Amino acid sequence: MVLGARPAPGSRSAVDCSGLAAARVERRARRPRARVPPASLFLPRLGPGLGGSRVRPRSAAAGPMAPQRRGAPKALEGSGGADRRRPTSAGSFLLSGKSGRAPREARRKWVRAGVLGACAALAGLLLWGSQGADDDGVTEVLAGRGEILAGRFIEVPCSDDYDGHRRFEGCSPRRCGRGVSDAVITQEEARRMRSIAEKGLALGGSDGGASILDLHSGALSVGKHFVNLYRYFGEKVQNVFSEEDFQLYREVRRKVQHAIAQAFGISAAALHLTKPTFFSRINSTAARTAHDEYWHAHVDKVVTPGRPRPAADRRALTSGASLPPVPSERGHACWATCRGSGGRPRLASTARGPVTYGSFDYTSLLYLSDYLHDFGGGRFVFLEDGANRTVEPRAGRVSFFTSGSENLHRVEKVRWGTRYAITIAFTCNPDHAIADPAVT
Ligand SMILES: O=C(O)CCC(=O)C(=O)O
Ligand SMILES: [Fe+2]
Repeated sequence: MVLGARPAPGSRSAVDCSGLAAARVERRARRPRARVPPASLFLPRLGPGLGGSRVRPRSAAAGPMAPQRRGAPKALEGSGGADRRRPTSAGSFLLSGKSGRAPREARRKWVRAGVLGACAALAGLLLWGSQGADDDGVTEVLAGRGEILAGRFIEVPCSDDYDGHRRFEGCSPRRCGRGVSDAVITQEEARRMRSIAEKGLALGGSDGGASILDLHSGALSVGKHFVNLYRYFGEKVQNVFSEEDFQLYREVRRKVQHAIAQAFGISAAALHLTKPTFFSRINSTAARTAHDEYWHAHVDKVVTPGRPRPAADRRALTSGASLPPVPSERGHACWATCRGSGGRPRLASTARGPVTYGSFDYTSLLYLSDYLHDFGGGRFVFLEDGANRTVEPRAGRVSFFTSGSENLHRVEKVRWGTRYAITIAFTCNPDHAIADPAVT
């Protein structure tokens, strides 16, 4: 949240420290603006004027995260102005003598103390405001909840994260960016996907605010741990998920895969589903374990080979075979910034933040509930120097991006309600491909 305090007109003379606020506003104005990458066309078939549209800066009145201004404290009463109005004739001065000067001195001291106090309060307010600021102060909406996007794509320069990995020409990102579309998945498909998530997660659920269900590996949050639902519930699972559910899942994956391929100008056949691909359910319950901490800034892809690989941590989760049949701390899943014992990041990290899923080349999210209707908070935020760009979830909205550190991101804490989504990840490396889930 931004507290771009600006003194009320006229208050400058009353509280002479208003320069503090002015300096802050000026500092903000001087801050290097976010690099605005050139927009490029996305889904050109979907209609003129919509592909490649640029992010519209959020207006001050646009919503809860719009920069807010607060007026400076009211002018102090009884300050120098009142003093100056007092009679200053020699006669009265002589009459009052020393005894008249003393209270004036005292008043001056009080006024000085008052001004200092107001300055301190203002400085404190500014400091507090900057600490609570939404990352770097400026927030722009990349995809608003009220918009229905046929396709919006923003190109960003690729990071060098891909250089340390085997390249697959025609697939590994040469062109990086992020896209959002409300035209890939229908409302009905989103509703049915959500009902798959609901019934699966109803079998378990984290004690903290964040639960996952991975239909590939079978990982399901239960309490403070995870179980392999295929083993834990055995054949009963077949009564929970139907063949139609798995068909829908495959169809949704296929559509998202094609949308990504089209946006990045690559062949859909070169993309492979990878792990972890999972449903998430987030509510405002306080985190109980590191697995519930979904809100940290992170990069989805491992940057440097040779560093601790998150894939190793996740292998247990994503290969159902090594998951124990009962809840266990071993073989756990954790959110993108899973922490090891002692609170240290368990995963490889860069100067910009922890990094996570090594095999990801393209990350996508399909949202299954609506921001501000089903839940508050929980917006997806791309973090950039000087500006953040948010995606406000909408049921059926697909957001996708190249997984390197050009797309550092986080999810805001969910404040109320329940947020459903599915993370669907793609790799260019066939060795990291996983199959669609199926009824066995
Ligand atoms: O749910 C979201 O919006 C993003 C989740 C995410 O960043 C992740 O799974 O890596
Ligand atoms: Fe992520």
